[in-house]
Amino acid sequence: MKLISHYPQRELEQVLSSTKDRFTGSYYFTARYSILGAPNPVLRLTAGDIGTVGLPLGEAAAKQIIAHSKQAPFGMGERTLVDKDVRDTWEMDSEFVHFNNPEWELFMNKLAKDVCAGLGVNFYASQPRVELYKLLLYEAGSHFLPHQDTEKVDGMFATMIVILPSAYTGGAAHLSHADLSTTIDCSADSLSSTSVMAWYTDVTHEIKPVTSGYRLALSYNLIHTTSALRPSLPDTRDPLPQLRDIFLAWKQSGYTGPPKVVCLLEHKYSLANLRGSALKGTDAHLVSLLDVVAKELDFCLGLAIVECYASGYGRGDEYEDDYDGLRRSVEFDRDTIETAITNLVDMDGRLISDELDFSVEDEDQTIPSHFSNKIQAGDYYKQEYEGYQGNVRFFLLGVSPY
Ligand SMILES: O=C(O)CCC(=O)C(=O)O
Ligand SMILES: [Fe+2]
Repeated sequence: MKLISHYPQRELEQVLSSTKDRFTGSYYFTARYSILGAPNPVLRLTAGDIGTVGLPLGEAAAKQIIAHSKQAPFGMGERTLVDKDVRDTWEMDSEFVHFNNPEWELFMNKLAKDVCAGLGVNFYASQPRVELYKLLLYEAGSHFLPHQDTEKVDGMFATMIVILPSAYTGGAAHLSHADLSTTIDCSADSLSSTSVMAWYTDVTHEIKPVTSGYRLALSYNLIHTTSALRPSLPDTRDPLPQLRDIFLAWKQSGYTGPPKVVCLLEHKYSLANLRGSALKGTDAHLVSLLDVVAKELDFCLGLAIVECYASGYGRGDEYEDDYDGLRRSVEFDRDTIETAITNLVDMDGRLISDELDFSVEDEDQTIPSHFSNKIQAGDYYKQEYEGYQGNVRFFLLGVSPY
């Protein structure tokens, strides 16, 4: 049992948000293109006297590439090692690798979009850069034992491998993540097709030995470039034991830290719907998990309303609204902002207390920590223009050991 902090709300926040993320992607992606479906990159290698490499790759060109490549190393902690038992592959640095067909870059960008869709990454939020890392060549016997890719560049979240047309057998990729595993074998029709594989950096993968021919691969890093959260695989562990640990540690510490944690729900509920059985979607899921742990460990779990009053002078034009008739676009010079938590009920909707002692500034007690910003940026549920007053209404879940 890990003994935690006096501040359970951050750990709770993590577990709740990873449970909430409805992950629509997979830990890997793969696709195959026929000779007509993918452009010829018009590969030109400036190592030695290689020059333009015709595709599909022939034996003579493969031997020439090997002659100007080095044994690929692998990362072990901070070190980079060469050990042919672990990795027996030829590699060439990206500075020697050029694509003389401009279509190739467009194709890579399109692939990055497809990869992101497959991995459940929001391409537009993340705007990944597709950066060539190495050219790899596998001959008979070449392989790479199970490993995870080191993040070579800040923001790197996935590896994308493009296998260029060349005949080979063997060389399948075995991937595993948590208790999931899969095999990607691109060797069939490899002479006339271009194949793509991608995975999140923390996916374990192995390249089985190539048994004949040459496997020519380009390895790309996908790098997150914006200030949005870096894409990552969700925590696939069962949240219940994690929640149990957090609450148990909170209890065993003698309830040091905050007397309660309040957490904003996703949906809005009316006062009449303020009970466990009326919750929707992820709210229902999270609360049902919390309810199990709260009952086991004697915590009080409640639902309440949080109201935020922003008052000041309203500005802006009036406009007709389909539902409420005349409205004004909302713009406040906010002079006063007050937040209150009212109508605390239990999961059956029975009133526990009319009002809860709460300060929105107390970040030890709130999930998310920027609770007040979130509330203030919320939709205006009701606007009262006569008094130049806006009323924002949200609902929350309170977790309290008392
Ligand atoms: O050749 C491949 O498909 C993958 C190579 C690899 O795992 C790596 O370069 O880290
Ligand atoms: Fe790798």
